[in-house]
Amino acid sequence: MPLQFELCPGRMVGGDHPCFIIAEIGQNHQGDIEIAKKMIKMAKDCGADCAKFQKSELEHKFSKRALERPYNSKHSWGKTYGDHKRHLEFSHVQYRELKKFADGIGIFFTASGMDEMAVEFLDELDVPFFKVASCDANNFPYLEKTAKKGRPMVVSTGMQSMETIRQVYKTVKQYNENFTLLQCTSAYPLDPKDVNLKVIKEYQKEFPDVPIGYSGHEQGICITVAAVAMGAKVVERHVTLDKTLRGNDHEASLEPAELAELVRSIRLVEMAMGSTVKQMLPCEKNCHDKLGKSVVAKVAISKGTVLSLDLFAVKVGEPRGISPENMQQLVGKKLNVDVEEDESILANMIE
Ligand SMILES: CC(=O)N[C@H](C=O)[C@@H](O)[C@H](O)[C@H](O)COP(=O)(O)O
Ligand SMILES: C=C(OP(=O)(O)O)C(=O)O
Repeated sequence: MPLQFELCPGRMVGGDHPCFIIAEIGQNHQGDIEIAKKMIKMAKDCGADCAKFQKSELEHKFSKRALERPYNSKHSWGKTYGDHKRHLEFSHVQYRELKKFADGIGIFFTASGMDEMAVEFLDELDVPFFKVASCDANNFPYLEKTAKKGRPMVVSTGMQSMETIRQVYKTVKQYNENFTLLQCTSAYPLDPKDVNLKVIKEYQKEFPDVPIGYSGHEQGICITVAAVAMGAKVVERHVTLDKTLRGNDHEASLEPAELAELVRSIRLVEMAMGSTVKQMLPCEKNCHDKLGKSVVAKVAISKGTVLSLDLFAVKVGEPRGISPENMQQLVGKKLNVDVEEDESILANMIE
């Protein structure tokens, strides 16, 4: 059973592979394709692995009445929620243009299919993987159809219970081995007290054959870096060119300098996670030569004395002598030379 799989052509995730970093452009492009392209380029320049959008077929995602409901928020782009969403939605032609642009500059491109028809379109568009947004995590007919398409999946789990996520796991797994589950809390911006990074550990225990990740809506980067230290193999963060722009997500998004810092920090932490083997490393030699402690004579000890612990002190000695962890083994042995007070005890002084 894979704990790692190929999420995008040539890019494995899980196991010891580098964390896959998704720059979620979402709807922070303000409905402007030129801004969208700028954002894809920004994601690439900052070192993200993937630029992601949200594709809806609005009449399939929303009921008529949901589209007609007034949307009076300061983030609104129209009087009704439908007008607002239509302003932010790119057409199929525009999606093709954006994918071509991303391919051209060498960054993976995908979108969340926000309804079944959107998934059909993304399949046609040949995205490397499907992102399932939290709002579809409990949409089992959608999950089944999407999983059956055979592309890898990244499934977010905001607004759900553990019981639902167990069902998500079972549903997807029967058709598709290649998926990850992302811990997520769907609030914008997310208060750190509601992040619950510990859920990552629970998912790792419950679903040991699936790489686990994190989709964050908090401000700043440190919580997402911590998620990686806890083993997140995929992370997703909203990105923006300017946090003060109109839109629900900008405040919880990362500006370019923060995204670049996130990528840099994740790569550093991954390197720092290192090895499980505890040993003295070559890079510690200088410190050890200078400050490593030795067994020294607490008092002058004459040749032939039967050694006992009360004759020894532990100090930085010159030259470096027997290591303190071996001090006990000296007990009962004899010296073959006279040793002065404070002199290092060397291996060749023991009979
Ligand atoms: C749950 C979900 O879909 N969340 C998405 C991803 O995180 C968000 O980007 C929403 O699309 C966005 O917050 C909606 O904002 P408004 O309602 O102003 O269009
Ligand atoms: C809502 C989305 O993601 P998440 O649930 O991870 O925030 C999305 O991908 O559109």
